[in-house]
Amino acid sequence: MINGNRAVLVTGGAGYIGSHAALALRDAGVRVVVLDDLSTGTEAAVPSGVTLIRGSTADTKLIVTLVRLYDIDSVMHFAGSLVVPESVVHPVAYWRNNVANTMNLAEACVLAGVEQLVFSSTAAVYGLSDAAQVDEDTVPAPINPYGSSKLAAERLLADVSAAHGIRVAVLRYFNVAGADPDGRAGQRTVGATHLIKVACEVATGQRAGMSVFGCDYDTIDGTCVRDFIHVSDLAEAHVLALRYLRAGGASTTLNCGYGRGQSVRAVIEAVERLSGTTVELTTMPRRAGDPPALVAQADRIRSVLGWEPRHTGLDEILGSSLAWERRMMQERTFETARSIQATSAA
Ligand SMILES: NC(=O)c1ccc[n+]([C@@H]2O[C@H](COP(=O)([O-])OP(=O)(O)OC[C@H]3O[C@@H](n4cnc5c(N)ncnc54)[C@H](O)[C@@H]3O)[C@@H](O)[C@H]2O)c1
Ligand SMILES: O=c1ccn([C@@H]2O[C@H](COP(=O)(O)OP(=O)(O)O[C@H]3O[C@H](CO)[C@@H](O)[C@H](O)[C@H]3O)[C@@H](O)[C@H]2O)c(=O)[nH]1
Repeated sequence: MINGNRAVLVTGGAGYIGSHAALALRDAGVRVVVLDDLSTGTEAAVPSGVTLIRGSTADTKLIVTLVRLYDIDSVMHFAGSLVVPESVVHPVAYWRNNVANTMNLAEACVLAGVEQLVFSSTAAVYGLSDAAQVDEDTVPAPINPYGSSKLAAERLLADVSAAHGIRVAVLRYFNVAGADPDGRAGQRTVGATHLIKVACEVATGQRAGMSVFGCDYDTIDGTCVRDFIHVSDLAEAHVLALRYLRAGGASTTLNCGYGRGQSVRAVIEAVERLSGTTVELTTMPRRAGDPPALVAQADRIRSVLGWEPRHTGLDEILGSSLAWERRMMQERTFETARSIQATSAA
């Protein structure tokens, strides 16, 4: 890639989306350094050949050192806290990790002369919207602390960009799901709360059943509607965003979605069909902080970055998630057998 192969710092690269982005960057020939505190991520998720530094985005001094040591010109900032209902219960923790720690990271970027930054934002900044699709000019109005904290971080980065010239691509992801089609990466989150991860864990027998939060929304079947995007398409968007910024592209904000809504019920039914199982469901009241529907108007990312997603089918997203869950189960069985063997040999 351009820029004399200077490196990219990927915060949160031991997590779900960051590890797929690290893989895509590595595959594109980019040197990658991951900074992760392993609070929700795992070392096993970091692709081979990628350096992992265990540390926090709160640590300005460490980040300045890394930027100089590894000749880093760009940062992709995935590290954060991201569970909507958890944010409703623990708003301070969310503001600390998503805003205060982003402030420390931004300070380090200024001090060390980082030239560009790609920020993981979210559709949750939009909140409630009557529009069938929300575009980037929709006035943000988050309805949960997760969304508020991400919006605050976006504004902080815009101010830093204006004052210090660091160009920033804010990527507002809609609901990310799926796994690397070649099985090299997937979502490892323990106790995950994401709809597709949970449904696939039930379908593969790792959970007994699941809840549907709210069946009385004003939507097609009464359940919430989301725009699910394949993680590998999203990872590719990051490679393109880096290329765009390194070529001198101006700061920008881009929705990352397909512009297609799927209801919670439709997703669960598709998981049942693909897995040939019945997913045991309990109907629960609405979950705190949930907007009824969030679907992207996603033309801008295609025109600005030339992004052409390749894994848009819901069945492909779910198929890759199911394959990943089966793979993880096999891996655990293998690990257990190995530790039993080792114990009996000792
Ligand atoms: N998963 C989604 O559907 C979704 C949608 C929109 C936006 N996002 C955003 O994408 C980003 C990545 O999400 P994910 O789904 O991969 O979550 P994840 O929990 O799998 O990954 C987050 C990673 O960041 C690390 N981390 C957290 N705080 C840190 C800190 N202070 N310093 C260093 N490392 C830290 C964690 O250990 C983990 O590896 C988040 O910023 C999230 O808000 C996710
Ligand atoms: O066991 C479950 C899990 C989820 N849901 C519902 O499924 C929908 C999607 O929920 P979830 O998968 O938890 O995603 P969101 O709350 O929409 O948030 C995700 O998507 C946002 C972007 O839209 C990201 O910013 C967040 O980080 C990410 O967690 C919501 O209506 C939930 O109530 C259920 O009914 N049962």
